[in-house]
Amino acid sequence: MNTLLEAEHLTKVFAQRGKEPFKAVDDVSFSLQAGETLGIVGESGSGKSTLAKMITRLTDITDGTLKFQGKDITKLKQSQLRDVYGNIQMVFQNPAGSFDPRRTLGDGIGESLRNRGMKKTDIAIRVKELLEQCGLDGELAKRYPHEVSGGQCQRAAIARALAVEPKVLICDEATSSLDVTIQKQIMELLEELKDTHGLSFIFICHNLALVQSFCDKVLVLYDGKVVESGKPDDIINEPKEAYTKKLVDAVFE
Ligand SMILES: Nc1ncnc2c1ncn2[C@@H]1O[C@H](COP(=O)(O)OP(=O)(O)OP(=O)(O)O)[C@@H](O)[C@H]1O
Repeated sequence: MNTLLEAEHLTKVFAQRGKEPFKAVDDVSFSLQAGETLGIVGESGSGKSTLAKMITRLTDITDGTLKFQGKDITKLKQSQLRDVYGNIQMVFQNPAGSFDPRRTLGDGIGESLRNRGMKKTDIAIRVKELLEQCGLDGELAKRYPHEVSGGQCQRAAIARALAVEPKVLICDEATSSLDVTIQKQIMELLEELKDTHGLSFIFICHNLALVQSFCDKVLVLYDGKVVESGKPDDIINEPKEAYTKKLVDAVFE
């Protein structure tokens, strides 16, 4: 097996001015194999986004270890993280907010390529290609974020994440702000990209139905802790914890 990510006992404690420190993620362990899709579910405030930010090092890890392809990346400095994070990209919930409103989508998608020294003409070709791979017309590169729909903007955000050819894509509630039809289309796109780009996913979501159709395995988070983990079907059909049962009932009732 080709293990991409290995997290052991990940813990995040936020210092809070004038208050007790707050443990948002508490002793979370998991692994992600190549080609695998790991779902992380839990109610609001359970620590899902904090965990995603720890994996992408948008926030520091207080305790525990994180390895990428066997290499310990827990304490790497920002300057050392660039190579690793070409391999791990993130797509967020609010697509428009993830682009600079003053720059075109093409500019945003091409930024990482510019940073890597690609020539302007090659960037334009690559950006068009990426947009098309994500089901958009290449001409959309000229538009600003407010000039496209939410679904189109999320496709562009996925195109931007793919620009650096990552191995792992972390989707943090990436379809939650979209209406159901568009949500379905984005899920179909992700499914397709999984095969065409050989991607592995960490799919963060509060909707167990989406996790069931997309993920190979799932972690259920509650108060920063993993309360249950396994195959989505098993967890949905036979939830062991009352908390998980509540999450299941919320979607399937
Ligand atoms: N910078 C911070 N300082 C203090 N507490 C924080 C900070 N960031 C997050 N938290 C707290 O950590 C807990 C987990 O938050 P997190 O955003 O990870 O939850 P979540 O499961 O992603 O929720 P949602 O589904 O609403 O996005 C929450 O109680 C939140 O208030």
